[in-house]
Amino acid sequence: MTPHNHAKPGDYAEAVLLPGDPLRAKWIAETFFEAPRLVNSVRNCLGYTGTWKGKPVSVQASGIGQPSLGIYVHELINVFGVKSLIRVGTCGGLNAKVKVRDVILAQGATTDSSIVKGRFGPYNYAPIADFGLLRSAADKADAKGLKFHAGNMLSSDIFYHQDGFAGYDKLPEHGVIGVEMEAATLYTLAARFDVKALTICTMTDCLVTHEEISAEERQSSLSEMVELALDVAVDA
Ligand SMILES: O=P(O)(O)O[C@H]1O[C@H](CO)[C@@H](O)[C@H]1O
Ligand SMILES: O=c1cc[nH]c(=O)[nH]1
Repeated sequence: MTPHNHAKPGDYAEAVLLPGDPLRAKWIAETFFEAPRLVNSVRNCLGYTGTWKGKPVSVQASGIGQPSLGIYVHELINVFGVKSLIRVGTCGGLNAKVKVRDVILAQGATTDSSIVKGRFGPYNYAPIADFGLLRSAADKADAKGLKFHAGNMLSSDIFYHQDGFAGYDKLPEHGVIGVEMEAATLYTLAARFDVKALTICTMTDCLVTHEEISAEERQSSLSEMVELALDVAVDA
């Protein structure tokens, strides 16, 4: 037990999906898991364990932002023995080639976060996805005919940037294709504790074209992403 998680030892599977939104965690468990079981509800940051295609898997909400995700991920790894963590998020688009509903596999995660920048003194550390999980996700997405982009994600501490799209400065022209708020800390902690991590996001609002996704489209495209992430998780 921790201040944020009252699950018991063994309550989490070795592979855990990480949505930011607690209600997405509930939806994933109730929609996709066989025999879902609630394992954490502290602060309503819900966690469940069940099976997918007969294999054990868990989902734990991470909350919004790197400080929140950092707490849940640190504890999942160091208290509950989790070995593979796959974030299933939403993101904004920073490149018009990425269309709403497209899936982004975050190969790397650029960040403005002091949580990551503060660790490495003079170095600009490059948080990266586990290659095995990334390859597995790309292969499985291809097999499903699911359109995806693998590339550099921005994990920002700021949702409402005061300068709007201009605030992302030179990042879009240097290959950063999406913006979310957690992947860089997920990758940094996974590297620190020698476990596997991947971030998969569905692009829900394009900051270049201002195209947005309807509620109905959001649900169906998130389903495709979640099924992909579950297939990767139980194969990890
Ligand atoms: O949809 P989730 O997983 O919460 O991810 C994105 O949505 C939140 C911002 O609205 C941030 O957490 C961002 O990373
Ligand atoms: O962090 C996020 C998530 C979705 N859309 C955004 O613009 N930013």
